[in-house]
Amino acid sequence: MNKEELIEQAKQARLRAYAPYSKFQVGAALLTASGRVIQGFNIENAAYSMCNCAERTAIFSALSQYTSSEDHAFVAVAVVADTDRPVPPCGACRQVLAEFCDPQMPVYLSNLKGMIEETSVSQLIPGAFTKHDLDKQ
Ligand SMILES: O=c1ccn([C@H]2C[C@H](O)[C@@H](CO)O2)c(=O)[nH]1
Ligand SMILES: [Zn+2]
Repeated sequence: MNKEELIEQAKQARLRAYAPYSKFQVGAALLTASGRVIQGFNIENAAYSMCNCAERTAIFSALSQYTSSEDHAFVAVAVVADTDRPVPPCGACRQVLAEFCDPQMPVYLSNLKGMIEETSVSQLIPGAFTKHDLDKQ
């Protein structure tokens, strides 16, 4: 599974977004160490604050559907939306990426124009608050 294939999977996932309020569809595709591709899309709610982004849907889906450590080890994620620039993940998703992914994990941001920005979790959220910050010593 290369970068372009993962982005294509995110594009396909985007078509299944549940976004009746914003009409802004986002797709994500998460590659696991076991070789699975877990798709995610944004899922909105009439109570707007309950909206869940594509990136978090993919991560939560992988964690909840699969059990092995390889299925929970993430290798890369692609995100696609119909934006002028490659779609940037929101702050909440950056924090969730920091919780479950290696800081060096590649993140492929893309749009329907075919633009691709290759970044990483640590670049998206430098100095993230993590579980290590909960240690008092
Ligand atoms: O990176 C992003 C940015 C936004 N959204 C969703 C949340 C909401 O449903 C809609 C508009 O913000 O897009 C995502 O899924 N991922
Ligand atoms: Zn988000």
